[in-house]
This record gives sequence, structure tokens and C-alpha cells, in this order.
Amino acid sequence: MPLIELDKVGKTYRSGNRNVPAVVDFSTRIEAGEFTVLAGPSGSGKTTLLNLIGCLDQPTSGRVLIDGQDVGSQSTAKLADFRRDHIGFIFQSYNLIPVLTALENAEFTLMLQGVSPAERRRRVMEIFERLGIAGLENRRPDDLSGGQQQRVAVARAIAARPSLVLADEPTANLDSTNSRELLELMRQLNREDGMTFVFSSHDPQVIERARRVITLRDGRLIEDRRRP
Ligand SMILES: Nc1ncnc2c1ncn2[C@@H]1O[C@H](COP(=O)(O)OP(=O)(O)OP(=O)(O)O)[C@@H](O)[C@H]1O
Repeated sequence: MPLIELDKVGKTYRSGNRNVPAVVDFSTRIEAGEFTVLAGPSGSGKTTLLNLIGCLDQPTSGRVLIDGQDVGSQSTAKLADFRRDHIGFIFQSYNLIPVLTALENAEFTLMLQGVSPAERRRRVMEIFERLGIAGLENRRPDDLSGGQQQRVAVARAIAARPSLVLADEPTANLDSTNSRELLELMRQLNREDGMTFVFSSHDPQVIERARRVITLRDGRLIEDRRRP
């Protein structure tokens, strides 16, 4: 069974008295363990698609199935629990909470899951070591570089060991060295821990390193390319 199945998915936004079709008749399957990039120009529907896969939004037509479960048939509370326990999110602008330290930011999901403070700290410290940001745990986001903030955001996304990590333009605010390093880190988590990654990008450097590239234009799938 695929981890993600999109079956003729459509999403139309209502803007004033206009209908904006952001995703149109979109079908695909993503298996556990894939490392897939959604490519396409600005406005082609990448963020909308990630929001649908991440159960942050519901399609206006078609079905989204995660692990065989139809997202549309779940209650809001059940979806929130599902997101917390199975999906990690990484955003373009990091979205760290400014008043919390790096450690507190990274612990956030574990705290929501009711994991004890000692265990949270142990798990997050292990991840900080692995991501090369050990020593920065007491800094607040404002005192970290962009690359460091994005690593903290990755730590937050993976701390609860989600089966699926979704990232919306994760390298958009990073220079090319930091982008390459972040990508390498995500590849390593994919290879060694089997985490499934789906992320959006229009950065050629990112696209060229993905194993599977799904290209969108005007909300439609126009190409689905896999590398061996
Ligand atoms: N909340 C909304 N209300 C109305 N229209 C929206 C909304 N969100 C997105 N859109 C429109 O839907 C289309 C797809 O947008 P989306 O953000 O998914 O594209 P994208 O490929 O992620 O773009 P970018 O690379 O610029 O982030 C665009 O035409 C956008 O203007």
C-alpha cells in the first residue's frame, strides 16, 4: 500500500467572487522511503499540494489517502493527532518560535505528545549532535544563522520520528553551501532512517539531487520522473 495516494485531487480557492483552481485532477502514489521533490514555477500549486498531503487542508474534489486512510473522512481532532504523530513539517522561513530556545523549539512536538522532559532532552540532544548544532541549544532563533535555524527546524520536524517529512521550499532562504548541506542531511535521514521526504522546490540544485521529481504547471502534473 502506498504511504500517500492522491486520487483525482482538486483544490479550488475562492478569492473574492473568483474561483482559483490551485490543483487540478491530480493523481499520484508515493511509497514509504521515497525522496520526492515537487517542482514547478511559482503559483503552480506546490504549497497547496503539500498542505493537502499534510492534512492541513481538505481537497474540494477527489481523495487524499495517507497509509490507506481517507483524510476526508477523519474528524479535525483526529487529523491533528495524526499530524502530530506521523508528519514532520519544515517551512521556508523556518517558523521557529522566537521566545523559545533552540532546544525548546525542537522539543515542541514531543511536549505535545506528553514525553517527559528528561526523555525530550535526551532525544533532542542526540538529534542536535547528528545535525551538527550541539552547543546551540540555549540560543534563541534570533541569535542563530539562517542555516542553523533551519537545522533546528529539521530537528523539530524529526524529533518525534515521523514516517513522513514535508518541506515547503526548505532551502529558499539559504545560500548554496547551506542548501547543499541541508539537502545532504535530509538524504541521510531518508537513507539511514527510512524517513519519507516530500518537498517543494524550484532550486535546480535541489531538484537535481532528488530521486523522483514531480513537475506541476497550473496545478496539473505534467511530468513524473524517477532516477535509478
Ligand atoms: N488561500 C488562497 N486563496 C486564494 N488563492 C490562493 C490561496 N492560496 C494559494 N492560492 C492560489 O493558488 C495557486 C497555487 O498556489 P500555491 O501557493 O499552491 O503555489 P506554489 O507552487 O506553492 O507557489 P510558490 O512557489 O510561489 O510558493 C496560485 O494561483 C495562488 O495564487
